Amino acid sequence: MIKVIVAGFLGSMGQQAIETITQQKSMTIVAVYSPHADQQATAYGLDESVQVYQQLSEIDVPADVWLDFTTPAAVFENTRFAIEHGIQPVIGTTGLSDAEEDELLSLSKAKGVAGLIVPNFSLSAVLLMKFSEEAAHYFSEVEVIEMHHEDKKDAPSGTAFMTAKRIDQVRRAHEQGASKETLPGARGADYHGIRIHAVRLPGYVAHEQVLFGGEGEALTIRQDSFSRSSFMKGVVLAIEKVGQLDQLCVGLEHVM
Ligand SMILES: NC(=O)C1=CN([C@@H]2O[C@H](COP(=O)(O)OP(=O)(O)OC[C@H]3O[C@@H](n4cnc5c(N)ncnc54)[C@H](OP(=O)(O)O)[C@@H]3O)[C@@H](O)[C@H]2O)C=CC1
Ligand SMILES: O=C(O)C1=N[C@H](C(=O)O)C[C@H](O)C1
Repeated sequence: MIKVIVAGFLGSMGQQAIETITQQKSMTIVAVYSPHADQQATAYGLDESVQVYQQLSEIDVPADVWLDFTTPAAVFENTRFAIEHGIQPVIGTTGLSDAEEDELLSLSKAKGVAGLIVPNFSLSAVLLMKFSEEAAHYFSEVEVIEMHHEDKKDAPSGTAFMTAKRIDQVRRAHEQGASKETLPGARGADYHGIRIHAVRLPGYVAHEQVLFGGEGEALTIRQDSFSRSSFMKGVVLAIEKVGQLDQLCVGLEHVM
């Protein structure tokens, strides 16, 4: 039985993850963590055996996996805590910088604790990134547009950032659309020349389009998460398979 701690359990993803994990035979929730959790487990609909923590430093329950759906401000400290305590992190929270990811990778190697950082648990997003990387071998001119709900705390999305990184690793370096911006920011964020545009609107959940342009043609790759349930199969897979990894990896494809 895989023992799981859920950090950020009162949030939208945390709640969905609790419901999903509770239905699995292979895993059990041993503790939950949120700075604003001030009640007993049963008040949150959890089994009375589940430990509820309000402070990171107080968490001392033995566990195998740390599932994190918190905030960009908290994710680095949480992941470091998990690794230092020998708990394998499965990180859904976005907003880690490259430097922070590198530091966590070094720490995971030093401690011999593997884990998984997953910018997007949905199958459609994993495939969008794979197909975009493939297309970038042939199309070097590309822009990324991501669309999310208005409560999202980071921009661009972790998925859009990872998409751009994967495209950048294979595409021919290209100077692209060097326009004078009459309104600053009009051309979006710039990742090694790849423009990323972040849309925040009510009604949206999580969506991404990758637009490739060529001589007289275009290729658009798009994925849509219409519901947070789209992430749950990936969450279960990551918790079940993270134990088979030998280091901290980025991307669900490492366990697919
Ligand atoms: N990888 C993926 O596939 C997906 C990733 N995400 C990412 O997951 C993260 C959470 O998303 P979502 O659930 O929508 O966000 P929410 O804002 O709904 O939930 C975040 C929760 O984390 C809590 N929290 C804040 N600080 C801490 C802390 N230090 N330790 C533990 N918990 C904390 C918040 O509490 P309070 O509100 O009381 O401050 C809140 O309950 C985001 O980064 C989002 O981008 C989302 C969807 C899919
Ligand atoms: O905040 C969200 O909602 C999501 N965050 C992740 C991201 O930043 O890519 C995954 C998905 O897009 C939903």
